[in-house]
Amino acid sequence: MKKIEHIGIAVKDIESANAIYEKLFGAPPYKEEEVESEGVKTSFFMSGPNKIELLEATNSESPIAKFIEKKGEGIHHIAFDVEDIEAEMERLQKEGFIILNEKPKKGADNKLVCFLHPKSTNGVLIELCQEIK
Ligand SMILES: CC[C@@H](C(=O)O)C(=O)SCCNC(=O)CCNC(=O)[C@H](O)C(C)(C)COP(=O)(O)OP(=O)(O)OC[C@H]1O[C@@H](n2cnc3c(N)ncnc32)[C@H](O)[C@@H]1OP(=O)(O)O
Ligand SMILES: [Co+2]
Repeated sequence: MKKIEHIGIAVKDIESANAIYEKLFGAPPYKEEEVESEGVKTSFFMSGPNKIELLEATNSESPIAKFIEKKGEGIHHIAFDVEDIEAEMERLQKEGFIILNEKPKKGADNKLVCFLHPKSTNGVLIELCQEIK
């Protein structure tokens, strides 16, 4: 794993969260994207070299809707940049981590992604991201 790619924050209303984070960082989101397969609307901010992803649920079955219902708004996941996502998935599965998707899936911001169950990572949802070249 190379570095933290982004931190995902679950929000109830992305428009009002965008206004707050725009004030915080002094710049608007550089990208807004809906990912239907995950049931989310996202927006991305840069703070120096660091990326923040805001996520609002687009339906009640979305992982973000369920998370907010149980825990409220807040940090939802940490994503790590990887060179070869399939190799990392294989390595981590052998190490005993619970991989939530069998194959990498298309995420936001031009990435292939997969998730590790928080039960296998001390209560933190981990996302692996590989840039699509
Ligand atoms: C936009 C695309 C992409 C990107 O490009 O960046 C994204 O970031 S998409 C982000 C949204 N998608 C996902 O989160 C997909 C992966 N998540 C899942 O598959 C599920 O959310 C889950 C982690 C398997 C949980 O689902 P489920 O078991 O159906 O939900 P429960 O509500 O029953 O939770 C079980 C258990 O897990 C705890 N939990 C749930 N989410 C998180 C979390 N984000 N961080 C930490 N813990 C989490 C939940 O509290 C339950 O715990 P217990 O109550 O103790 O059993
Ligand atoms: Co993410």
